[in-house]
Amino acid sequence: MSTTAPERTAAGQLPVADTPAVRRAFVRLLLSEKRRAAVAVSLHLVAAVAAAVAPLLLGEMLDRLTAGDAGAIDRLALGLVASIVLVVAFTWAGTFVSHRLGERLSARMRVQFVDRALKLPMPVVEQAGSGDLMTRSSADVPEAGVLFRDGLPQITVSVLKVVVFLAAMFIASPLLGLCMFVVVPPLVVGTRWYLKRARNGYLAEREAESAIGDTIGASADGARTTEAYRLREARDGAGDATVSRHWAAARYTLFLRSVFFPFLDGAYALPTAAVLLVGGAFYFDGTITLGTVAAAAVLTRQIMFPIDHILMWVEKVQRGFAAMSRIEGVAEAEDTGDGATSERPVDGTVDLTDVRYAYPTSPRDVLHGVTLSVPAGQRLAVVGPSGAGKSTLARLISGSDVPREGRAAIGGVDVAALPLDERRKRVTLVTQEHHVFTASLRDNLILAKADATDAALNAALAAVGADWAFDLPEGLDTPLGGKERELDAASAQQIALARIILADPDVVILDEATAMLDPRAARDTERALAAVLEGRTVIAIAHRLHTAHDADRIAVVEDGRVAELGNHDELIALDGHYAALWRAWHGDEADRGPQGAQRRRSGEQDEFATAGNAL
Ligand SMILES: Nc1ncnc2c1ncn2[C@@H]1O[C@H](COP(=O)(O)OP(=O)(O)OP(=O)(O)O)[C@@H](O)[C@H]1O
Repeated sequence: MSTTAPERTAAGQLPVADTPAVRRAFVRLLLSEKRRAAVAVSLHLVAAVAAAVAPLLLGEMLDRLTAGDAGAIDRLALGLVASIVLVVAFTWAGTFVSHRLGERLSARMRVQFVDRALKLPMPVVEQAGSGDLMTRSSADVPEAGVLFRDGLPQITVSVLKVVVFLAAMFIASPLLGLCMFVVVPPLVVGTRWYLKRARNGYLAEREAESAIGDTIGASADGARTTEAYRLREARDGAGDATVSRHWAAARYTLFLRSVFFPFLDGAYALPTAAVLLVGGAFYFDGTITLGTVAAAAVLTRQIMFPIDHILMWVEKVQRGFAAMSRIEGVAEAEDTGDGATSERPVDGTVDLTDVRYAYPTSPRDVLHGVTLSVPAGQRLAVVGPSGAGKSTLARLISGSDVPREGRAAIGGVDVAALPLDERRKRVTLVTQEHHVFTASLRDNLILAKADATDAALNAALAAVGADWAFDLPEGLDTPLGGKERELDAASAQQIALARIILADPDVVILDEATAMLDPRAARDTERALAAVLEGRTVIAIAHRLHTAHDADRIAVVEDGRVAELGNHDELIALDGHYAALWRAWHGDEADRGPQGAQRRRSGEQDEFATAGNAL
């Protein structure tokens, strides 16, 4: 069996917080509930004292009996019963309070995690892969939750019991109290051996789990591509490699446990043996009474349970802290707004100045010095062949990414320097990927504006032509998503567009946002949107010619540069790429004869994409 810890962090994953940072986070969380924590500790302390008194009373009874003093037995027996009642009552109350405390801390941690995950910059999530974030939320958050819900109360109780029982042993007999310490050297050695290896071992196990999630997710998402290019063996190989990594990591932690726990069982027998041996010798010597030896022996057994509990939790605490390192790691990648500018955009003017950009995964620039100014309220259509850099441009304008060189500004302020909330308020990027959450229509809409009234929600739906929404059986409260009411792509897109209206940004970037709609629906939605978007700056990445035709200006992007810029008529007069494209499209339409002409008259248009790719 391997005894080498697997690699701790995989490249490209979200950060993992170091031990001091995790400790600080843990203390911060605890301090947020300090009053409840104090009540829980006090209740458990009383229970532990009452539990330690019982063996002392038992020893006393034994000594009185051997001395023939039967008169005191009744009083001692009453005391014994009282201590047992106190133990039961205070343990119950302490457990109740500490579990409630644990639940509250666990809930607080979950809320904090979701909050931070939502503040992760998009490039960070993309680079890390969604599997990593998913594993952190679905495996690490519950793992750390166990630490707060069960670990913290049980460890606190156990530590209190060890301290109180040890004190009781010293009260009974300092000499026998010292016997307890024979357990310390083997425990220290064993625990140090384990702890030194466990953190990295469990971190590696978690990371391997994330990698499995990523690989399987990628294989499932790309199933068609896998079939089409006969990549099945390669994908199987990638899956096998991540499973093997996980297997090695899990085997390593199993090895650690299979050495540590049997070792502990052996160590526990030592103090009882020492107490009986030393106590027996001094009893025959006459220096220690039989009752004292009996009380010390009972306390030695009693003290082993909480020690065992603590050590049992060492493993889970390791797991919990490893999970917390990954949860806290998200905070390190979060967009905290530190260093954000206090300047605010004066209007919705978009300015790109000599912007160059390369994706982190490739050294090659995909934008080569783009300079473009879009006055507030103007509508710019961006057209160009696939891979020209249109979506990259959109990401830079939205502040999701920062130019490698040059500047992307809104209303005179660097957009990426704006605090996240402000940026989200000012600029909205709508892509063709729309998510409908399994929740009511209302919940799906108020994501964009938490305090929107029903009238505002209905107005937004009407503006994007989502008439189907008014026929829903429970109106805005109708549950969407899931199997019962799965929305088609067009309706999902309308919800996304209605969210823009509610969010009310200065700048809207439509990245092929109406691509999923059939041509007539797209045109209807875009017409409706045009009215709603009036007054805002709109950057529409277009693959349908009518979108470009209707815009105030058109930028033709080619190979990461703005090749042409002007309105429809100017670009036709320029007789460049756009004009060629327009002619190709017209010719295409004419070639279709009366049917094509009829379709154009009725407002239906052909996809831009095919012609666009020819640019
Ligand atoms: N996440 C990424 N990592 C690395 N390279 C990328 C990434 N996204 C895009 N690229 C590359 O950047 C270049 C510009 O891509 P971009 O998506 O901006 O083009 P586009 O004009 O929007 O294309 P399309 O119309 O097909 O969406 C392409 O060469 C593409 O391969």
